Amino acid sequence: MLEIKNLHASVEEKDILKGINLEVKPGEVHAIMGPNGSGKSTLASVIAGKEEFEVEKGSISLNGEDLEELAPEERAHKGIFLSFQYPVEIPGVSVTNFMKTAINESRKARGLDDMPANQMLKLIREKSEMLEIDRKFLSRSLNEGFSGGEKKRNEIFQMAMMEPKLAILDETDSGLDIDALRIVANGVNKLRSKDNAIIVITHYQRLLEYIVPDFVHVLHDGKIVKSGTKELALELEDKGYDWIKQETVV
Ligand SMILES: Nc1ncnc2c1ncn2[C@@H]1O[C@H](COP(=O)(O)OP(=O)(O)OP(=O)(O)O)[C@@H](O)[C@H]1O
Repeated sequence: MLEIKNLHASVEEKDILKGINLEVKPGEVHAIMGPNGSGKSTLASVIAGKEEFEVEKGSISLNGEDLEELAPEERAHKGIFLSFQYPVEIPGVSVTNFMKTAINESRKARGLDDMPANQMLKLIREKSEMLEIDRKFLSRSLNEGFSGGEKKRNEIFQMAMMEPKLAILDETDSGLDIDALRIVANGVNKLRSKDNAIIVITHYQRLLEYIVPDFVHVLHDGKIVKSGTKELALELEDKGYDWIKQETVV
């Protein structure tokens, strides 16, 4: 599904990504970990096509199609969803109305007509129940001010509505209390399917106890220096990143 080959990317003439190779297949969940500033969000942004990042070398393709010439909206239409990318603080728009827009946007991208209003409401109700989102939350206005955990729920909810092929969830666990972490992780698990792939960027192994990834990659100074399974995340939590640095130097 996603194939990244020897990707080098910069921002403001600063080299950030220095030769990333990554293959993500349908049905897989990949976790990306790494110290602050190692390039995790940059990698997410480059995949989504954010304009401030410059691809210097290498390629990114989705289902065999090179993404280089595609703008962020076009990549979104191809089924790439990046959390944080969408405005979530629109005045006077309720969560429900925002989700209706998300449903129809993604249908339009797939060449489908708008979904009838009653069907949309049914879908929103079903998915909100699945994701443990209550009715009161649905009627809240987007500019009302959401806590960090509530924003994360909105992101997962939006992902549920858009049914992306590739979802990239950045800082998935940042600012979440234990209950919110469980709810968000359960939501992600419910959205896993054999047809989509999910990349989770996280600092903590705890999240990966809930969302068990197929692969864990450690990014360090713009390179993937180690890949493994969830045991790698455990090892990292025990030993810290210096251990990886030492390993790769040897
Ligand atoms: N828009 C930008 N302008 C200038 N430098 C940037 C920009 N975005 C990222 N960088 C730089 O790129 C490097 C990697 O940042 P990035 O946000 O990708 O790291 P990260 O691994 O996601 O870090 P964190 O764990 O702190 O979120 C940092 O040195 C950062 O200062």
